[in-house]
Amino acid sequence: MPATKVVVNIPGEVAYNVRIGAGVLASLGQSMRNVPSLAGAEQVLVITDTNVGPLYLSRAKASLAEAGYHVSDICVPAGEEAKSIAVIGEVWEAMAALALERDCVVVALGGGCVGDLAGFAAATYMRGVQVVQVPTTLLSMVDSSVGGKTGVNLTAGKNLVGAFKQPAFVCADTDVLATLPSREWACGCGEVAKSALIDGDEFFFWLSDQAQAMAARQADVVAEAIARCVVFKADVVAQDKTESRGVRECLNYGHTLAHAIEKLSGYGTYSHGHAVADGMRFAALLGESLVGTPAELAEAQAQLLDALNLPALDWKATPENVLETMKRDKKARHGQVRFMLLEDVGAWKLVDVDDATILRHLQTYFAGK
Ligand SMILES: NC(=O)c1ccc[n+]([C@@H]2O[C@H](COP(=O)([O-])OP(=O)(O)OC[C@H]3O[C@@H](n4cnc5c(N)ncnc54)[C@H](O)[C@@H]3O)[C@@H](O)[C@H]2O)c1
Ligand SMILES: O=C(O)C(=O)C[C@@H](O)[C@H](O)[C@H](O)COP(=O)(O)O
Ligand SMILES: [Zn+2]
Repeated sequence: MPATKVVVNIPGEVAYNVRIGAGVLASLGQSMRNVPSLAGAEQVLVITDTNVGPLYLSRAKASLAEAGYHVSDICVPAGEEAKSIAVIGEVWEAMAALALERDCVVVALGGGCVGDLAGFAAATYMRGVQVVQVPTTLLSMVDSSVGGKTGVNLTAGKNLVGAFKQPAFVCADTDVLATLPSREWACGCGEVAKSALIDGDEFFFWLSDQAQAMAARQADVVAEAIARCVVFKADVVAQDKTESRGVRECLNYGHTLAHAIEKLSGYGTYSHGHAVADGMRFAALLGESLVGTPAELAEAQAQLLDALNLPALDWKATPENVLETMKRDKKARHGQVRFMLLEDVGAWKLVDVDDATILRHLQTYFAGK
């Protein structure tokens, strides 16, 4: 299958390419040499993690060296542990110790955690250097490597410190997905399902038809799902790059509860995508009473998530604790929690929900588990 190119064209930003295909990592360095906004760069810092480094760092470095870059690397802990104040501090110090200059390029080689951390390092080191995203998980190919959200977690909540930093290039080599554990595959499928539900009938029906093939990692279906997600996300971000126009928040479907689950269960206990899937199940329940989410939609969503190996999580907490955590969500306004709800597939609505309604629905939701 030939590589696919999606152009992300965001008003006020330099347009960038997302290259998706089997084996594209081998030409990472040459691809970067062809990016006008990276002209003049000679120093490259690859940031990777303890799982991805042993698998793919040498491949990435060989390609970068072959293209003439001077390459160094930093390895951070795998998973959510990397998205911390402690680790970003270490990365900043390491960048300074390596004497990286303002025209250096950070290459984020890893999943969404490495991407968010490395993107934030690039957004802040010397007030901003270039970043190239090389996503290695399904989740990071379909979602986090595109659109420029970067950041780290605080004890109080997920992604509470960060910056918008668009990459100069995204290199998504589908070959590297071969080593992804099944938990992480399902995790990525959670964000694919989210994208399809927000995008509309065409994507949603296609994914529902292809759910078994997607779960089984059938190559042509996977490549198409990635491309569909990237095209969809690029379109949303182009309309609202800093989530200030009431459009980009649609990408947060399922995330209000998901971020609370991730925080309260301990970051990394459940994958982000699986927590999002649970958040979508809850949003459908809430949506049925608040915006008339059709029962058939809730059922079709549940079937899709089941088929993607994302069963309802065996997780409960005291509703009051969940509510308090959700109040720290970035979407909350004047202490009221805001949910993305679906009136139908592709028809979303942002709704401020009062505490009593949330508590009542959380009780119902947990009682059904
Ligand atoms: N910035 C955004 O727009 C955005 C979007 C969605 C999610 N996120 C964030 O992304 C994070 C989740 O990302 P993720 O699901 O990629 O998790 P992750 O980065 O923790 O990766 C999952 C696990 O898979 C390992 N791994 C990565 N690639 C591998 C490969 N090819 N083979 C074998 N193992 C591999 C990692 O080391 C890790 O242990 C969350 O923190 C979430 O908040 C950000
Ligand atoms: O890109 C976006 O916008 C998203 O909301 C994508 C989400 O899948 C992602 O989890 C994002 O990190 C959530 O961001 P947050 O700022 O709401 O924490
Ligand atoms: Zn997400």
